[in-house]
Amino acid sequence: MTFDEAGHEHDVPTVTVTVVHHSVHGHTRVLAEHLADGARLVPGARVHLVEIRPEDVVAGRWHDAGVLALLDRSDAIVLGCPTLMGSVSAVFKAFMEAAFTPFTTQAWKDKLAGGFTMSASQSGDKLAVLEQLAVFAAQLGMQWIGVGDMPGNNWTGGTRDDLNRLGSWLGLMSQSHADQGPEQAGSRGDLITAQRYGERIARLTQRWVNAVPYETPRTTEHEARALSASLREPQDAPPALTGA
Ligand SMILES: Cc1cc2nc3c(=O)[nH]c(=O)nc-3n(C[C@H](O)[C@H](O)[C@H](O)COP(=O)(O)O)c2cc1C
Repeated sequence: MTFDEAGHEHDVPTVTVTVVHHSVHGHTRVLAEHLADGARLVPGARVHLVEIRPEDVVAGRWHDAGVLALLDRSDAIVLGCPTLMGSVSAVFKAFMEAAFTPFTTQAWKDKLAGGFTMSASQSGDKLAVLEQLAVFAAQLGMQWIGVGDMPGNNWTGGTRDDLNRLGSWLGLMSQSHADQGPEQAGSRGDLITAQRYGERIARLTQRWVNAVPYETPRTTEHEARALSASLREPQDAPPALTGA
């Protein structure tokens, strides 16, 4: 239920967005939380944050019937894990292999999907992970949504706090310094990009599932640089997240 400016109640159709992720030391979890926060900005979005736990992997096989049931009834599934040895993490791969049942039944066909990864190096071969996640989604018959922000730190005035500072569109990339804990995960720009990506996925899910009108925002490179610069300035209020 939402309210218009006059205070009248309106029924808003709902969608279920589930962010499913694995994190060894907590950096990727921070990214997942920001993505979920962005999705929650969208009226009618029911957002779940699910962690794939190593203790649910036994003899190389992951199993959690409750998580699989939640994914079965989700309209969008966002997949994320750290980049380890240039690949998805072993625990997350065990989860992916447990999706063999929805593969054989096409139960997840035409759900929307997106993906994200965290690593220590600027590149670190993160693209390989996003490709693995996108291929996984394709095998499940899902429709993939990429990042909608222009590139950030690609010019002389850029900083690591810019939106989409690693210039990744297949999915969200973030980088954490190897000597810092999860409280320093990513950069300010990475976390805002995660929120905007989560919001974008939830809005496109509302459009896909319930035909809720959504005019995709478009920015020029010049406008994107100005937006990043404005987000850099110290401010008391959290930055505006609309216009994903
Ligand atoms: C076994 C191992 C392999 C790693 N492989 C990579 C890699 O291929 N590329 C990279 O940039 N960072 C690599 N890293 C660094 C992690 O991606 C980085 O610490 C990340 O923030 C971990 O996320 P988490 O805290 O969510 O587990 C590796 C770390 C470990 C422990």
